[in-house]
Amino acid sequence: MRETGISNEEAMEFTVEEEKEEEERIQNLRSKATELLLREEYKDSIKTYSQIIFLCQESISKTDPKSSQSRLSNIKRTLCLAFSNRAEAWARQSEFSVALRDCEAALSIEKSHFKTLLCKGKILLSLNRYGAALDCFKQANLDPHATENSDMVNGLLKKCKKLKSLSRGGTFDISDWVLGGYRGKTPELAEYIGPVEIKKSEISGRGLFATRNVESGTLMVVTRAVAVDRAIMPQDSGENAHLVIWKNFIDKVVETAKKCEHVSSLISFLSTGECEDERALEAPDMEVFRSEAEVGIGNVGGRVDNERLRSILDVNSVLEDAISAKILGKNADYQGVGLWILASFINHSCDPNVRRVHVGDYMVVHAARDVKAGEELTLAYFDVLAPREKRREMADNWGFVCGCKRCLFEDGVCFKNDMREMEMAMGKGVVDVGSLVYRLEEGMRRWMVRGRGKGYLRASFWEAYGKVLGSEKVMRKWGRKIPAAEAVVESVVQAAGSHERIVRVLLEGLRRGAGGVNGVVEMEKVIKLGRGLYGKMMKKQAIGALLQIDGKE
Ligand SMILES: C[S@@+](CC[C@H](N)C(=O)[O-])C[C@H]1O[C@@H](n2cnc3c(N)ncnc32)[C@H](O)[C@@H]1O
Repeated sequence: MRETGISNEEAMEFTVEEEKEEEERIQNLRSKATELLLREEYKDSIKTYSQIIFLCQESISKTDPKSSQSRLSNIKRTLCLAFSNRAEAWARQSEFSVALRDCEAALSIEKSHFKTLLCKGKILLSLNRYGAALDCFKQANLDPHATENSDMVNGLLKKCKKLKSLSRGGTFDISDWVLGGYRGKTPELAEYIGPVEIKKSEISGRGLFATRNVESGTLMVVTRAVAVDRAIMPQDSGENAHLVIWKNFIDKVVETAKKCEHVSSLISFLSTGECEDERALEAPDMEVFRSEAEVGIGNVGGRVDNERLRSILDVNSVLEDAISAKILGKNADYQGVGLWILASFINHSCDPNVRRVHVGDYMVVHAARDVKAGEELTLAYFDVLAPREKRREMADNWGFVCGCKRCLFEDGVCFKNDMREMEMAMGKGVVDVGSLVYRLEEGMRRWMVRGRGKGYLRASFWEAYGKVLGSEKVMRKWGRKIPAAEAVVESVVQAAGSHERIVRVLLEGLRRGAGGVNGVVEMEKVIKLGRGLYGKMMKKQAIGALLQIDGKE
């Protein structure tokens, strides 16, 4: 009660009037805020809810809890609802960190507030925190309001359970979607961390490593983009069009990082590509990438300033390439650029052992061949079915000198000059590709190149091998002087992983050979290569459809 100098009774009367006025003010503000929220004018509705919150808190501090129990609980109910609605407005603008803080404030007043639990659950779901979201929806389901909203609550519970199980086991399957011609909604995926860990790499900085032996096609990581920008870009669209996509993409990343401390601190772990920087960067604990990691994990890596962020994006952004376009069912002019944090720890190698496929906003990384425990997982940042000099140029465009095993091998051989000559001949578009391939095969025999080394060199001259193995006439001319398609394909896949261009040549070879590709053994081989390309799928026909060996060519 205020020190007014008037009697208790008078002071009470005055307070009651004042209280009434305040109630009316709050009531008016509530109507205004609800209207703004319904009109989707989130910024103004947030402002109005903030006013209500301020007034309610002031009222609570002025109200005597002993004499005005019911008034106090009314104000608290209003306060809880204001926090809950403000959380909703923040969430609609993807301001998840502040939205969650408001949810907590509402739940500290009414611990099983139905609306707040739903709002909190949905936010957690957007942040891929499936388990925590499920807990919210389960708690909400116990509230009497759940009966009136049973369809919605049950739907959310079902979705959460499914995503939680997917994120634990990575057991999703896109076969039906592929077989259905990518029609309808993109399949629901969840973030998944398979048998991988981040460690210091011999290639550069940190890298992602396999923690157990896995076979070709095994799912290693499913990670959702921090941001992606996509557009249909006809071949002749100039540099400006690309710059627009790039700028939009950067803006999206900045926006997301600003809104979510967790994302911002994860980004700060990423490399700027500077050698000294990479050497100094620590390997983060895998726990920070688990989808159930606390959003307020703190500034594990710290915030990133804009200049550093641009360097980080230069080095870590990835183009959604042709395979993704195919998976997404888009046309060839489709272009997308995005940032996938966990995948950003995967170094490049010209002898890569993982591949990526993009489904919706998710990047799905799988083993492109059998991988041993402790082996570093590597992706091809650029076309690795290219000769050494060409690859050197492409790595240079990326801003690094490739330190992978294949490049080290090719740089270390004593017959470098012969290689260079052959490379130049291939670059000039030699007419007799058969003699080029024969020269290399003969050379490898003389230089005693064996095992993986053979695969490395054949991969470097794939352009010529592809033409030779793909031509019945050339193959007939050279006969046994040139190895059979299957042997070449096997060694190249061992060296440079599965690749559409390689599988196509094998398919051609098999079609020409006895029994075509319908033979069970041949088909198994092709499907195995297909798994390396697209990952395991429940239905073999889906791999067939992706490889276009289903007669629909
Ligand atoms: C997406 S990051 C890969 C992860 C990075 N090593 C790290 O510690 O964060 C790309 C950067 O890693 C380095 N890098 C990746 N592959 C490489 C390779 N084969 N040889 C040399 N440096 C490589 C380059 O600095 C490149 O700009």
